Amino acid sequence: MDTRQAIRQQMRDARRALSAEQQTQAEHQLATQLVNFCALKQLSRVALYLSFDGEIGTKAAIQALWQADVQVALPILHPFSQGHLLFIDYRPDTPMRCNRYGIQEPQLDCSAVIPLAQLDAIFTPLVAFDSRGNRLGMGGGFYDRTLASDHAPKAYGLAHPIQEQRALPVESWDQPLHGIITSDKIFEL
Ligand SMILES: Nc1nc2c(c(=O)[nH]1)N(C=O)[C@@H](CNc1ccc(C(=O)N[C@@H](CCC(=O)O)C(=O)O)cc1)CN2
Ligand SMILES: Nc1ncnc2c1ncn2[C@@H]1O[C@H](COP(=O)(O)OP(=O)(O)OP(=O)(O)O)[C@@H](O)[C@H]1O
Repeated sequence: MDTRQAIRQQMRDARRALSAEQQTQAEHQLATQLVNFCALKQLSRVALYLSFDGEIGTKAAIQALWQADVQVALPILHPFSQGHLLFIDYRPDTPMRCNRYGIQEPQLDCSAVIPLAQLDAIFTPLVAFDSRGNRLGMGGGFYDRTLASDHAPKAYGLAHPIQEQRALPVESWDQPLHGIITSDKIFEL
């Protein structure tokens, strides 16, 4: 198993091992962090994602951002451009479906697609991060392809503090983050 794969395995196991209580607390702390961050940076339209596999919970943050009048978009797996994401405007009544990985995503509605250039920031999931803004994801390259676009806004990773690694191995295609937001800290780069 290569180093990246080994780190993925270790970090996915560690975040899945957090208790329900720890997960709930982290989710609420993250919501406060994100609302404050969006207010400070004057972000009015941001991409988030629905968590799975022990990822820090985003539901409380989405509710809190809606309350604060921040528009939220969610990624869906692109219907024909393999390995790419599309971002869809997400509202309380948006019809959802389960994608190939078992993650909830909005049903494709072309009129609700938000072009990258219209997003003020993208908050990304991640498996591991380091203090330089390097990000290791699930291995699909979805966010690397998205963030490689000239139209991509700044990207901030969301994570549990335990997902920090001292120094991640970096590949040529990896897109560094502009910051990482955890339940107890904001790293800005
Ligand atoms: N919540 C969330 N949504 C997201 C991502 C994410 O990391 N988190 N993604 C970030 O890119 C995209 C989905 N990428 C994913 C890539 C691999 C696997 C996964 O479970 N891989 C299995 C193998 C499954 C298979 O091949 O069928 C595995 O590694 O065990 C899941 C999601 C888009 N949406
Ligand atoms: N901009 C790109 N164009 C084409 N292929 C890419 C690009 N970025 C990444 N890839 C490919 O995607 C594959 C997976 O990359 P990597 O392991 O870094 O994904 P990841 O960051 O862990 O996953 P994700 O972004 O989905 O969470 C690699 O084989 C890489 O070659």
